[in-house]
Amino acid sequence: MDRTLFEKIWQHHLVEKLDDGAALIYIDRVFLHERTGSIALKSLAADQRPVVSPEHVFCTMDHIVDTLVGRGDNTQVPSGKNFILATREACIDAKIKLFDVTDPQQGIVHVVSPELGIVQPGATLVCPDSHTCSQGALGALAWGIGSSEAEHALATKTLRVSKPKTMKVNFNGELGFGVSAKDMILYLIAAYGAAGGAGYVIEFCGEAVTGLDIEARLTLCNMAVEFSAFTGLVAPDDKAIEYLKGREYAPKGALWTQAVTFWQSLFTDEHAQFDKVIDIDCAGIGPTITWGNSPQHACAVDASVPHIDKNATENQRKAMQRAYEYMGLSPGTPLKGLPIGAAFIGSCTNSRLSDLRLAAKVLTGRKVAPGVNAICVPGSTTVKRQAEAEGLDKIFIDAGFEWREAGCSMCFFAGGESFAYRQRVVTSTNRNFESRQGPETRSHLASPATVAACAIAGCIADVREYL
Ligand SMILES: CC(C)[C@H](C(=O)O)[C@@H](O)C(=O)O
Ligand code: SF4
Repeated sequence: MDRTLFEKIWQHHLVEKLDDGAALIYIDRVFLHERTGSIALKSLAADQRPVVSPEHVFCTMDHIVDTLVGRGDNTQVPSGKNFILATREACIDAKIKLFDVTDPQQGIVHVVSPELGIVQPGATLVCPDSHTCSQGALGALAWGIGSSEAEHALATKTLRVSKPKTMKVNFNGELGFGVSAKDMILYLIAAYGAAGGAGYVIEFCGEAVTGLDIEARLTLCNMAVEFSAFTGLVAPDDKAIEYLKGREYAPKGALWTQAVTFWQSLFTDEHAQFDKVIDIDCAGIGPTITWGNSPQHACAVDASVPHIDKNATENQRKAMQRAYEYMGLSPGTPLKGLPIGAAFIGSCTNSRLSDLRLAAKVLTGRKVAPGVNAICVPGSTTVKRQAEAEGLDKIFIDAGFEWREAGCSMCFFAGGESFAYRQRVVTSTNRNFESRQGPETRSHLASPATVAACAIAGCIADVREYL
């Protein structure tokens, strides 16, 4: 019988079917970070339960650790140092590979894992972090879990999972000028709502997806969780194989050849059925930006803040009203030209080398508008080093951007770093929730190239005018 890519990976990892539609699934890799991973490790140690296969567990410092140059163990979170110290100690005790603060491979978990070849096609990978779905870009089944599930996975290499339904999202046609993976995913979420993917594992397909490089696919899959999906994935193709070749944790020699043969079997068979199919015509996607405080509040950058739909329910009406109020905007206001106070390029969504290159293209020979606090935080120390080797840091700094150490940084106020009270920020991150980037900050999600254009303009701007 023809099977979807998801079904193939699922069956390959099925240990046992459980009676209520759930299954026990074999877990190949666990990734941890100092915010949630330390909790799981501490709790396991307290119960005197060992990590069963430490060579398949990895941990990084990304959420809480400061991103200011010369940071050491510094953090802006009161009591944050305890997380850093506890993580370090727990990783030593459990013999887990830790990408510590000063490690040349440190960085955001979802950036580090692909760039080191830790995530691989057909594998299962879990992490107590919701954006683990990013890693499906390489054809893995990767999803976010809670800390207690992480304990289970660490102690048993298995996890009880309710089987998701399958959805195929086809991005048909070619992407327009200045349009990126970030615009694609924002467009999808705006069109079908932030709950549109609930209960589904999504396979992203279509010529626009196969046309994306791996880093852009990571951006696309990163926001599957903002669509409420269980996770997202893209079938591994030659680009994925090429991307993984030679990476530190990728198989080598005969094992590589074997792995490639297996990876080449990972695609959805021609007649496999999905529970739901969505078709998107890429001709309709332009540079996209959010106006409200849900990722579904997104529209074309040259559009205006939308009015409440006539058929909206009472709850939808209230949510729209709250979004206008919170963002300090009225329906009908054009987004283009709206003054901003800050610009942020970073996060597991858009902080890889290709993102920085695109932004740098916009910034070259230009200056950030006066009064705009512009910050760039590379996703990993490896990305930072590579960017510096190409002179991208100079372009950012000359334009007036701050250039920082790798980490989650201003993506996540709970990690300690923040923008100013009620500041309007154009940001390459994935969440525009209330106070996500600081006290009552007003975040507008967009692609890194759009963020760069806005930083130069001092207001929301159309990146196509800057390319
Ligand atoms: C701290 C962590 C649990 C959280 C997540 O799961 O996503 C964070 O990474 C986020 O982006 O909000
Ligand atoms: S960069 Fe942001 S979204 Fe990604 S893991 Fe860190 S806090 Fe979460």
